[in-house]
Amino acid sequence: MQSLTVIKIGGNIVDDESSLQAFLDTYASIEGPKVLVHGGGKLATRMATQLGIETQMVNGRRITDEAMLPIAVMVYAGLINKQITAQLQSRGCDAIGISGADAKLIQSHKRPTEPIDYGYVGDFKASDVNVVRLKQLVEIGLSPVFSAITADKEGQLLNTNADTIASNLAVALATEYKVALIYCFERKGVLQDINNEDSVISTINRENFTQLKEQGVIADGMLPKIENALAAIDQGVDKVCIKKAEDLLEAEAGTTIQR
Ligand SMILES: Nc1ncnc2c1ncn2[C@@H]1O[C@H](COP(=O)(O)OP(=O)(O)O)[C@@H](O)[C@H]1O
Ligand SMILES: CC(=O)N[C@@H](CCC(=O)OP(=O)(O)O)C(=O)O
Repeated sequence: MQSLTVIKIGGNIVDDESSLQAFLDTYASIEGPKVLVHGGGKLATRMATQLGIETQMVNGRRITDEAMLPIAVMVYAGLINKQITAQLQSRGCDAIGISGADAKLIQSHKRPTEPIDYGYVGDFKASDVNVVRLKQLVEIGLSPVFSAITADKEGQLLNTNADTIASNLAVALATEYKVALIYCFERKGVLQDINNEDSVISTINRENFTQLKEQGVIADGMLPKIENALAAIDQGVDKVCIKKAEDLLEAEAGTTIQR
């Protein structure tokens, strides 16, 4: 089976020009088929504030009402997606910037409004990914760059957590490729002590995840990230890790997720 790499970069990398440029240099140098998924939550929050719109996050997900949806679409599927795509192209990487709506690559559904009404937020499963179409893009040498926007079957655009997109794409592609999923962020890995960059937890499985959660070691945005990472390793993805963007090419760096 051919290898394929799925990489997700989060808001802190996207938002820091020098980290982003360094990451894109490394990403462009990776051989073989690859898919990039990006967030950009920090910029969306800033844009919303500038427009006088308040941001509300619940369990790591953004409440996306009528006012917030256009901001999410403009920031994720517009500005950030096109900037990353253009900059990869300038590095000789044949990137194509897309959302889940394009070529119906991801068909999501709006979250139920109970117990929390998230508004225009989408969820989907790996089986909702159009793998045949995605594989066609990869096979003609394109490197898809996914933003955090999907659409439902009625054509409604939905804001969709980028960690979930990366996990579900990796699972869907695992039917066709040997997939490595890498979550890149600004820390050296999942840390035992959030104030000590050298306290990287080398492996996380369901058992120690439960303990680390109870102890409060893992919190905030790291909770859904690890849940998505565990879901990927359980469903056929070959290798899943969480690491610092700068350490992307270092095989031993960061936290490895195990079954
Ligand atoms: N034990 C931990 N180790 C590392 N980061 C943690 C931990 N617990 C909570 N976090 C937080 O999780 C954040 C990463 O999640 P998130 O903000 O969603 O990132 P991204 O935008 O990169 O996806 C880190 O910036 C950190 O503040
Ligand atoms: C529904 C939902 O929460 N969507 C996310 C999508 C962007 C994202 O995931 O960005 P990061 O990777 O930078 O966190 C949001 O709007 O924040």
